[in-house]
Amino acid sequence: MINKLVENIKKTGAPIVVGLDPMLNYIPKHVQEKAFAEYGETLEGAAEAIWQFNKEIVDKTYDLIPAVKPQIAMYEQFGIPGLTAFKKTVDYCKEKGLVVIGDIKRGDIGSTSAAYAAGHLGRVQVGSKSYVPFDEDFATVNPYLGSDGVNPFIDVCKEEKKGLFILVKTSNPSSGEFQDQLIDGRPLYELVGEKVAAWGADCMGDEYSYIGAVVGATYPEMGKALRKIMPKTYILVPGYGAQGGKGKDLVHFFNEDGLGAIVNSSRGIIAAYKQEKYAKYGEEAFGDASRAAVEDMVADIEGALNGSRKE
Ligand SMILES: O=C(O)c1cc(=O)[nH]c(=O)n1[C@@H]1O[C@H](COP(=O)(O)O)[C@@H](O)[C@H]1O
Repeated sequence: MINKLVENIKKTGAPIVVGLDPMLNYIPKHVQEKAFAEYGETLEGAAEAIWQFNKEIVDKTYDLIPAVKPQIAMYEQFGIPGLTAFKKTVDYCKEKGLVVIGDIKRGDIGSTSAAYAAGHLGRVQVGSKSYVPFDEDFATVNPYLGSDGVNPFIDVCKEEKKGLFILVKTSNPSSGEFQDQLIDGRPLYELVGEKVAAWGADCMGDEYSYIGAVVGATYPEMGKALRKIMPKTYILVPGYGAQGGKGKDLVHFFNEDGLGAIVNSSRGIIAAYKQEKYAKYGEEAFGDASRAAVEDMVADIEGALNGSRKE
């Protein structure tokens, strides 16, 4: 799957991921009203609104982008209908040729991680039958329980040719509280970065490992250090846009080959129509606003990368 991700990035020239984090208050009124007319103001109605919203955004952007990242919490909060909308979204995006990163942030004791890995990236056995429950291409994993919480995910990735993005340095304001603690003079996130590189060395695709890392756009200096520690690791970089990250902050997350990083934006793309910059599209044409926001994000990152090459 890492080869397909790299291929999609080269084909589109867009090292970005559209984060499908559909909160109800981002979903335009007309989409909600239509869903509620059919299913009432119910969990099913919310799930239908989410699905229709996602579909429109995907239809308007899939030709420009390599991948999407549905964040499962936004679906799970609506219970079983929400999870059904998650699965419909995964399947639809794959039909459109997109790589799907399931943002599930799992990680537990070994036996529990094995169940998460089977459900999201692998298959489950029911009597004589085998099923592929969610079937994302990549999943995000929290490594802070240690190797036995991560290894079951790696095992499934090897069997199924899937991939992981393992949290190394997260984008949120409190991420330093634990992740930056010094151990023998070195921050914990660097030690985790080294471990991700070691796990990944055994899991190489053509150019990059299918064991990737997550490093927040909001910490560019740390991204620069981690890029050196993990040269063959693809870095998923959230925190662009709504959390304040800009193209110029991202330059050092990339390798000299212009690859090695993929930048996520969720609210900045899916709720673009709410920004003044894209207000001219209006609520009805929210998908067109998202498309314009994708084009602007790609241009911003490209501009920053080109600028840095000239320096
Ligand atoms: O794993 C992630 O994707 C992730 C890691 C991290 O450190 N920070 C972070 O924001 N994310 C996710 O990236 C998305 C960011 O959303 P926006 O801030 O709206 O672009 C959300 O789905 C977060 O859950």
